Amino acid sequence: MSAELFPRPRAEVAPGAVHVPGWLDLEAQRELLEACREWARPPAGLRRVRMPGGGEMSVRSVGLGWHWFPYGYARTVVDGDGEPVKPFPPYLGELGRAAVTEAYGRPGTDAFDIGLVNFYDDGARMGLHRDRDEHADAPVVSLSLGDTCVFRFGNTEDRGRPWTDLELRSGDLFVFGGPSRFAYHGVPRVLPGTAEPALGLKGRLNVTLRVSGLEG
Ligand SMILES: O=C(O)CCC(=O)C(=O)O
Ligand SMILES: [Fe+2]
Repeated sequence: MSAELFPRPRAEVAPGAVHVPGWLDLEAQRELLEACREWARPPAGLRRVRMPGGGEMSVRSVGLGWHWFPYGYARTVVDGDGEPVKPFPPYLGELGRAAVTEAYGRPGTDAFDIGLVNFYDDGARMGLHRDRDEHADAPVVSLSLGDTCVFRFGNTEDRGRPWTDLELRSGDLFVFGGPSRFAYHGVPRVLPGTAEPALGLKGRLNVTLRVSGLEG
């Protein structure tokens, strides 16, 4: 963990939306990064998502447990190689519950069953959107690795203000649930070359853990 001149305080940026800087130590970041590298491999590996309008997302993604595509979830990579999605590892469920406990100060009990890994290279970004393809209102747990990004957390009404811009750095935790579960959010930019060299990642990875509310 890089020594900060000023420690970054935790913050509740909106009701139920909590930023916990530096939650994962370097060892835990390395473990998650190693796992991401395995998950990124084919079959059902990292891919660029095509949007219904014909455009492509600039991030590359891989799902665990359920495969996300615009706009829904499936057990196979219906918009890619057609292979079964990789299983959701129990370790991520434990991590998600520990994250909820950390963020909200109450025992996390959510049965996480989706992992969505996004990889951002230097120019990648993610427009403001809501995570609303899940059929459950459990909190979303977000973990960041590698380069710092600007993360924009908005409101539940529309893509306009009010919003809060904050930096998500390697090891940071962000949880959004309760009244903020369906708030707009996005990543306007990544700050290239800001990753802790000791981690050994060029670019940024984000892992979100979610509850699908889906059967089968
Ligand atoms: O990369 C991030 O920090 C956010 C990712 C995100 O919003 C998503 O995967 O839905
Ligand atoms: Fe999202």
